[in-house]
Formats: sequence, structure tokens, C-alpha cells
Amino acid sequence: MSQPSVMVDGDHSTEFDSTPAVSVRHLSKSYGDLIAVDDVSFDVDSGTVVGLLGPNGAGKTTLIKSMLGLVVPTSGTVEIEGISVHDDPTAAYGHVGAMLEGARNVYWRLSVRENLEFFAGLAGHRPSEVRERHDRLLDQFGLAEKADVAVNDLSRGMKQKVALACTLSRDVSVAFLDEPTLGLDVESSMDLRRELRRLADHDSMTVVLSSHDMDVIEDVCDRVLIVNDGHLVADDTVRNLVDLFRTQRYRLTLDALPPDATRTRLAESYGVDDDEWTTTGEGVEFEATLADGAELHALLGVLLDAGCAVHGVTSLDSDLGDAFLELTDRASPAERGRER
Ligand SMILES: Nc1ncnc2c1ncn2[C@@H]1O[C@H](COP(=O)(O)OP(=O)(O)OP(=O)(O)O)[C@@H](O)[C@H]1O
Repeated sequence: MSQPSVMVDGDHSTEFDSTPAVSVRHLSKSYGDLIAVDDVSFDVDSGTVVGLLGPNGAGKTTLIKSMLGLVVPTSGTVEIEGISVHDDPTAAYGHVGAMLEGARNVYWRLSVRENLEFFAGLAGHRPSEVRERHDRLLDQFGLAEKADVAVNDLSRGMKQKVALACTLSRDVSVAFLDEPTLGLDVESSMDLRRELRRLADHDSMTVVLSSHDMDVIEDVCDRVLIVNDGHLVADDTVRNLVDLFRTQRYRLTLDALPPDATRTRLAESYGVDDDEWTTTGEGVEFEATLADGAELHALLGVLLDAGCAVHGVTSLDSDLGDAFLELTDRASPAERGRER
């Protein structure tokens, strides 16, 4: 299946007056013969949350590490808050906090506050300078009572929150988070999602996060970038992506099974094979994937001409998962519909 060519427009710079918080241009990274990131360009506006989504090995981590200078890109440029990371890495990365390995990054034998002070100290801040900021973070993350407890003695969700708090332990405006909710139970994951949204909405934090979890992306992100085989195959809002790939899939309920000739016609013209038909309490029903409303109209015409009583037509929604599968060349909703 070919991928849509209209989806990717990495150059959003003309749409906004202000300097983007993150600007990536023609970024590529090869490991020997393997091109892990291939000519990727996009901008991230201040105070927005952008999700990086892609199957295993798609290049998400390499992309994040290349933006952070943790691996040296083969080519391309990255600017943070308008500063080139190549020309002035200290100034550019001074704006950035990163959480790459979740709670594995923090020191489990140190207390929560000691961790915050350690990470702020790496950027040259004395504990007294950042005390107020850390008190605020501890409050916001519900960690105030645990400030003097060793991280080792905290729950998994709390450890993850400590890792996120450490990312923000000094004054940063951009956070890169690789799989921030990995391994969390639903409640802790929801908690962290709320916190990320709050950081963007109330603190104007810019967040770039990668995740395999569609729910996290749908919940938290303003925009989603889908990476496949090192390429950016989509760059759009979650809503637009879902809408773009919304299949016109319908469930139709009839009072009785139509005559053989009508079923043959439905199979040939609309992919409604014999095994699609199920018997329900009210009669029979089947699902069909149709190109548009006109095709639905035509299908209804076939049924009505055959004297069938149609009790109901239900539109079945698609979601970000369907858009993702379509863009990464997995079976599309339409194909799945036809295969059934
Ligand atoms: N240090 C490395 N040396 C060689 N190849 C690497 C290295 N790091 C990553 N790769 C390869 O680059 C490709 C992209 O890997 P990357 O880890 O960026 O993908 P990902 O999208 O983050 O995957 P996952 O979702 O599984 O974490 C993969 O084929 C991977 O095997």
C-alpha cells in the first residue's frame, strides 16, 4: 500500500510568528549502512505537547537522542528556542530537560530532594538557589511528604514522577521524554498525563515525548509525528489524523436475510461476503466499509430495491490506532474490513 504523500509538511515555520521552541531540519542519522533517521524536518511550538509515535525500531529514540546531541547526527540542524545546538550547545541545551530511561536515570539510594538537588547541581545551581523551585515541584507532583525518603522505597509510579521532576529540577522550557509512562499502572499513567498537560497549559512548557501507547498520545498531545523506517510519515493533530483515516464503516441491521441474488450483489460490489452476516435478536446485520456517503446511499438502494427492511445504520468510529496502522503500512481499517 502506498503511503499518503500529502501528510507530511515539516515546514510549519511560516504558520507562526514566534520562534518555535524546537526546530529540526533535514535531520539524518546512520549507523553504518543503516539509516535510522532519514531527512526528518519539523517544528514544535512553545507550550505544546508533541508525540512521537512509531513501531519498534522506527527511529524514535535515535531522533530524540540526535536532537539532544547524545548521538551525533549524520546531517541536519536542530535549534532549541532559536539557538543552534551546533553553534552554541551550552546555551541551547540550557533550556532542555530530558528523561530518557525513566526512573533508571535517578539515584535510588538518594532521597527525592537529594536527586532534585543533584540534577540541578549538574547545571551549576547551588541547593539554596533552587530550593523554592524544588518545593514547588514536590508539591505539584504530590511528593512533598516523600521529599526525604530514598527513591528506592517509593512505588514505581512515584519513582517515575521523581524522574520527571528531576528533568524539571532547573529552569527549563523544553522537555524531551522517551516513553514517560512505560511500565506504569493505569492510575499512575493517568496522573503523569495530567501533570504533562498541566506543565504545557499552565507553565508553557514544550514537551516532546515518545510513546507506544496510543491512549497517552491521544490524551496528552496537541500534535503527533509518526515515524516509520526513519521517515516522518505524518505530522498533524491527533484529530486530523483520525479524521483523515476515518473509514466509512457502517453496521446495517435488516429484518431478514436478503435473497441470494442481493447477497451476491453486495459481495461483489461492497465486499460483504456471506460470512459477514450475523443473526441478531431483531433480524440480521452486517458491516461494510464504504468509500463515502454516496456509496452508502447506493448500497441502501440495492437493499430497498430487493424489498429489504433496513432497521438501522450505525457509523463505526476509527481511532488513532487505525491511523497509525495505515501510516506504518500495517493492515488498514479498510483492508481489515474487506478481509473479514
Ligand atoms: N547504537 C546503535 N548502533 C547501531 N544501530 C542502532 C543503534 N541504535 C539504534 N540502532 C538501530 O536504529 C534503528 C532505530 O532504532 P531506535 O532505537 O531509534 O528506534 P525506536 O523507534 O526508538 O525503537 P523502539 O520503539 O523499539 O525503542 C533500529 O534499526 C536500531 O536497531
